[in-house]
Amino acid sequence: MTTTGHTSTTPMALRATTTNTPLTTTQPIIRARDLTMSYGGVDVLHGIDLDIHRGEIFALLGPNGAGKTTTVEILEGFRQRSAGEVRVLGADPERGDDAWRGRIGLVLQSWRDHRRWRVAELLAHFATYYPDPRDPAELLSLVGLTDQADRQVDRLSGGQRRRLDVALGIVGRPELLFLDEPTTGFDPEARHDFHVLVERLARDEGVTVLLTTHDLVEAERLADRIAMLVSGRIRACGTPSELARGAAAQAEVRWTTDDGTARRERTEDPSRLVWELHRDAPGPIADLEVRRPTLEDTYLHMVHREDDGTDGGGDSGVGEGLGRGRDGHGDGETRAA
Ligand SMILES: Nc1ncnc2c1ncn2[C@@H]1O[C@H](COP(=O)(O)OP(=O)(O)OP(=O)(O)O)[C@@H](O)[C@H]1O
Repeated sequence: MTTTGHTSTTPMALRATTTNTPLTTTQPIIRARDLTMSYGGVDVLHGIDLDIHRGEIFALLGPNGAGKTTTVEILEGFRQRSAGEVRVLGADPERGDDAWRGRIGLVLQSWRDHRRWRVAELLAHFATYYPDPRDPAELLSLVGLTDQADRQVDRLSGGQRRRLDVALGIVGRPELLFLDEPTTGFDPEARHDFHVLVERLARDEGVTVLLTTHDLVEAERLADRIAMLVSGRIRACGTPSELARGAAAQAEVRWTTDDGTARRERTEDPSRLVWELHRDAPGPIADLEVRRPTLEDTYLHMVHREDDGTDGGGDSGVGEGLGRGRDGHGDGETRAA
């Protein structure tokens, strides 16, 4: 995802006492209808519908140039949409005030203009912008940076910086957290710790998380629901298993015949094929393996259909009316376009 102009801004004073209209528990935290965006007359978002509910971890997945950054920047209030209706935490992001902004956490690219600050100082400084911040020392422990508390930001490793980005994003106890490719540069252990942290925020604190990522494994591991955005359209949306099941991709059965020939067959009914193989075979079947369609199959299918100029959304079998937020609120109708 591209680094955007707002990545190095210092947060505005967030002590404003005005608030936007409180949400009812059934209202989506994020709602978009027919969201469209064009840059200089070129359409890049073609009517996106989204409903994301409280406590849900929602991943926006898509190839380069699909429109993820554009969508997220509109939802964050950093970019003006061309048309459509958008509500985030009950407000139009284009008119979100400081109190509204204080309810949102952003984990963007690194905070490049704070290189000389020490980690703990920077966190403590950011904490002063919020009415009910987390304790900086606890937060450092939460993101695994206690040992780096006195280190200058520009002496941190890439992964440690990213952890600091996460800490800065959640210091104000946000209700809604935007994570922009958050684990880029993380080693596997740091990535695991980060996933645990995000799950904890969603499960224990009801934080709603919108994650953008290219990483299918991360999306599958973390997200309650995933929307696949391809060329400015949501091509499929659902839980990871719904998306994998809904792929036009079929299961693949592999085995080795008696004469040593490796065989593979794609089928929508692998159990029937396996049953037939057993029925017709004189003995055990060598190297029998059934590979179910994966999220990656669905993803590649959507992207390739788009490249082929066909309608990648047509047979996904997922999208409309699928999935609910973790707390079961709302109609869960994040829609495929
Ligand atoms: N400021 C801009 N002016 C003109 N075109 C833009 C601008 N920002 C993005 N675009 C175009 O809009 C489309 C969507 O871009 P966007 O950055 O939202 O995609 P993305 O899914 O975030 O991609 P990536 O994963 O590569 O970051 C692309 O074709 C991009 O070239």
